[in-house]
Amino acid sequence: MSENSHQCVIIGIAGASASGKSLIASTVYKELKEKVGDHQIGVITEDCYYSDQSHLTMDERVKTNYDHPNALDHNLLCDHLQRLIEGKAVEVPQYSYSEHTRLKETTPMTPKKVIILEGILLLTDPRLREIMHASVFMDTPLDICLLRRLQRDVAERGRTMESVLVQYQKTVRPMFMQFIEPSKQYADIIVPRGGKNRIAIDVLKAHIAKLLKS
Ligand SMILES: Nc1ncnc2c1ncn2[C@@H]1O[C@H](COP(=O)(O)OP(=O)(O)O)[C@@H](O)[C@H]1O
Ligand SMILES: O=c1ccn([C@@H]2O[C@H](COP(=O)(O)O)[C@@H](O)[C@H]2O)c(=O)[nH]1
Repeated sequence: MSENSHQCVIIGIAGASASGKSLIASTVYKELKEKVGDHQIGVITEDCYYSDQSHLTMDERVKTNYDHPNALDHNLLCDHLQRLIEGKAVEVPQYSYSEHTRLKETTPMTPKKVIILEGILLLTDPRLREIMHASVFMDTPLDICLLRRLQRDVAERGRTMESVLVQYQKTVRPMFMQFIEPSKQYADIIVPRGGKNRIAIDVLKAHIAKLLKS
């Protein structure tokens, strides 16, 4: 845990794709904002920081390995977090999973007391680990993640079942084994089963409340 400033508490949630990171982040967000006020808490998704690929053709974009750390612009993410810590507003990029690139639009974010950061590769980057006050790893079994990803990506991310399965074998699973699973060692809290783990949600809420008081 970094002691740099408790004016802005940053909680990182990592884990496999479809392990429940977004679900647990949005649940903690919704429940905490009632206590601290919605202008005091925000969620940042690492996926918003996938690199811009507008200079590539669609064929080239489809071939990108989105599960390798190089696919993400962590420099921009670190810069934005530092600005938020310093009390400055930032423009969070918007990313299209169907176009595989950034949109022109951005989402303004004002400084917050609590930022919940969620993404697959957060714990692989020492700069991000240093900036976080606490970190969580969603330890959902990989077969369950695959089933949930298949359903979600076809329903919500403009994907075919075949493309999800091909990508899973080619990059998603191998990169999980190479980068994401080994980063579990850096987490403070390991959450089994997924984004509906009530005890984990309550532990996170209590920990954030304690950090806010210190
Ligand atoms: N414990 C759970 N039980 C049932 N469905 C879940 C659970 N956790 C997550 N899901 C569902 O699985 C899918 C993937 O979860 P999501 O939070 O988007 O994963 P991630 O952000 O890790 O990629 C979503 O449709 C979500 O609603
Ligand atoms: O253009 C893209 C960008 C990302 N992905 C996949 O998204 C997941 C990470 O997001 P989760 O919300 O954690 O599932 C990652 O596994 C990438 O493979 C993509 O398919 N296309």
